[in-house]
Amino acid sequence: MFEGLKKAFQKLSNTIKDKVEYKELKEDDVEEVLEDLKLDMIENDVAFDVAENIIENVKKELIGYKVKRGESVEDVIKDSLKNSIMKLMEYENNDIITKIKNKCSKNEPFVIVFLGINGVGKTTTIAKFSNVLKKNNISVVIAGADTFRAGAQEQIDVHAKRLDIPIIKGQYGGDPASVAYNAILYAKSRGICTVLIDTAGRMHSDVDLMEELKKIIRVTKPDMKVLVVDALTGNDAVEQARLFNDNIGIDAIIITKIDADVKGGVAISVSSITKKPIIYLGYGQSYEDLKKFDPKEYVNNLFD
Ligand SMILES: Nc1nc2c(ncn2[C@@H]2O[C@H](COP(=O)(O)OP(=O)(O)OP(=O)(O)O)[C@@H](O)[C@H]2O)c(=O)[nH]1
Repeated sequence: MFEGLKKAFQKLSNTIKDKVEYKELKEDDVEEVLEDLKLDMIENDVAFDVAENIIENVKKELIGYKVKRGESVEDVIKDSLKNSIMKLMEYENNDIITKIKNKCSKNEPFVIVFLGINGVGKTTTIAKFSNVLKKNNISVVIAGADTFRAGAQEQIDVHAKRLDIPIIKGQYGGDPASVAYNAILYAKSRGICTVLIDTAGRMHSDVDLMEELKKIIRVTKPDMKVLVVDALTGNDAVEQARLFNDNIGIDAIIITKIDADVKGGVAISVSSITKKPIIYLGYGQSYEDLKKFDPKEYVNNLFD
């Protein structure tokens, strides 16, 4: 995972280590290598503005820094980079499980709408998250509100059956907002704690589908709107995050297919551009393959 960015950071440390030993870091020491690093980052799915921001912060920190005797230049540079990247990923991220439990204790269901374009892994992610809830003894109902794509209802139904979770389905071509609303009524009448709403994948450019999504949100008044993006789509994922956030407004992000991501920059970009927290990473196709996002762990992994 993330070999692209790992190599870029490794290369930088080695180059600077060769250039500088025990002295004050000058612009000449770092300018060229940091510019190279910026290009490497952009190649590895860090959005241009974001890469520029990171490099500017690192430059400010490093130029004029007096490397102490016994201090490793490599560590100074790595720490500066780590801190700069981490700052872009740390947004308020109160534990979602706690939030659900709090609302449930007031006898109200916590409603989450999952958004994203076709094939990013939304349905699989809902199944994985249902599994997390089950393990925490939190009850859940799924709303199959993708009444648009042929096969979508059957696909989510298979997951619900396997996980033994109730599901409210709709007719193809039917109103997805009404499916979602029925699922909320179902949850309220049975004291179910969570409603997870699967929506049809849509492009930002698809005005009808975007309007449909806005209607689902008006009708269901969700506690959270979670955007699901696929790490393998690189800059497209970043663009989707920007557009869904501008058009609909999102509260959190889940990134899927991290297991196959050889670059590593998508998480840095989507979080920095939307200023919304990443809450989970999907790293495989089984129900267990959903991991809570920890910015510190993510960044440390890039420097392993
Ligand atoms: N390797 C890997 N594959 C994943 C992951 N998450 C989902 N997938 C696969 O990605 C494919 C698409 O997933 P779906 O859940 O059907 O995607 P979707 O976004 O619901 O698609 P639509 O229903 O078309 O909107 C499936 O083959 C999943 O098994 C992941 O974290 N890692």
